[in-house]
Amino acid sequence: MFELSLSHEQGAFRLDVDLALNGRGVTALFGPSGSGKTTLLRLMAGLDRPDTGRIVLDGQVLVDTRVGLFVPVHRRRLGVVFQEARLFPHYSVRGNLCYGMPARDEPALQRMARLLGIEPLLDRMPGRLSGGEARRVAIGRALLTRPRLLLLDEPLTGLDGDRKQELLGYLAALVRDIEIPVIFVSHDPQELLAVADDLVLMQHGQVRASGPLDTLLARPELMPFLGGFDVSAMLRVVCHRVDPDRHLNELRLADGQRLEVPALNVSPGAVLKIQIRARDVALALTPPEQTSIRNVLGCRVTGLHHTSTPGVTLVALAVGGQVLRALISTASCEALALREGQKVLALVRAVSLARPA
Ligand SMILES: Nc1ncnc2c1ncn2[C@@H]1O[C@H](COP(=O)(O)OP(=O)(O)OP(=O)(O)O)[C@@H](O)[C@H]1O
Repeated sequence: MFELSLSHEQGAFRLDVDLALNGRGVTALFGPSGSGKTTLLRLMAGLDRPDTGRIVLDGQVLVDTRVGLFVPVHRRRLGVVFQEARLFPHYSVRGNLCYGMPARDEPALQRMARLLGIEPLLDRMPGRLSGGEARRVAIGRALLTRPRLLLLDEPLTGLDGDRKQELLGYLAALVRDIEIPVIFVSHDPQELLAVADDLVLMQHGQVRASGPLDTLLARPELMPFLGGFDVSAMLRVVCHRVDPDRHLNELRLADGQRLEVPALNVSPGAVLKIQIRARDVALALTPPEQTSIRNVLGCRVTGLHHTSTPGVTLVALAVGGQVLRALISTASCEALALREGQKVLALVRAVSLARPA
């Protein structure tokens, strides 16, 4: 558990935060430029002292300004990686990775190098690494110090499309493999969906909302603050079958219902989380005939919610023990006489993102 209750002024900017993070998985600090994400990360890391407040990590008080307590950065046992990798230029990649390791542990080093795809680079000097490679080495170095928590500031910023995708893949694999909680700063929705479990939404130096990503994605009033997002649902599915000829994957929900999506580059048996945008889901009371939509899921209506857009209703649906959401016109809602508890068919047009669960 990571508890923060802070006030901090920086020129004309004021940060006021009251936050309790569960201290598990991956939490993204998300918000527009200048909303205070980096300021908050620096205060968490101990790189800056808050004007007033308290920070407690797993029961240990790191900061309490009332009693003048401030645990310095090197005694917090946190891994911190900033945009610029800050590797030691006169040490090889291996030397950088070893730095800060409690004891030389070659198997741990090899495992980390494999996870981050930097095995072939171990003997290189940092000056001969690309930006993405240097970033991966910096993340590996931070993790090998066995921190209690890993803090990353915009891990993907400054990388081009392919390098970004590549590092995103490594990050997703890494956070599944390590047990260390990660907090990272981002303003890239794609990055967020690919790795975050929880979200802290920052705005003007304050926390606008925080909680599990899936819960926040269901709140239409937050969408303007989540620039680039759509109200969505994240569904856990298993890849059942791959059809290489038709470039399709057949996915199964927990209740056995199937979804067919364009090939996702995963093998049968893989467990995935897929994002389904609410505007890609239509509803019907009877099975549609002669339609291009191949995904039809039996669901039950669990809620009907007004949205900030007049004439648009958000319908919450239960399917296979999970939540799916549909954005439809209020007029359609009335025409179908939708009510809570009713059985409906959800017609799913597209799956916008898939990631390992
Ligand atoms: N050293 C400083 N002195 C005065 N003001 C600062 C200082 N550092 C940052 N600020 C201001 O504090 C505010 C928050 O900055 P911060 O870097 O935390 O935002 P951010 O959400 O991380 O933005 P970005 O996404 O652009 O990195 C900004 O208005 C910024 O101009």
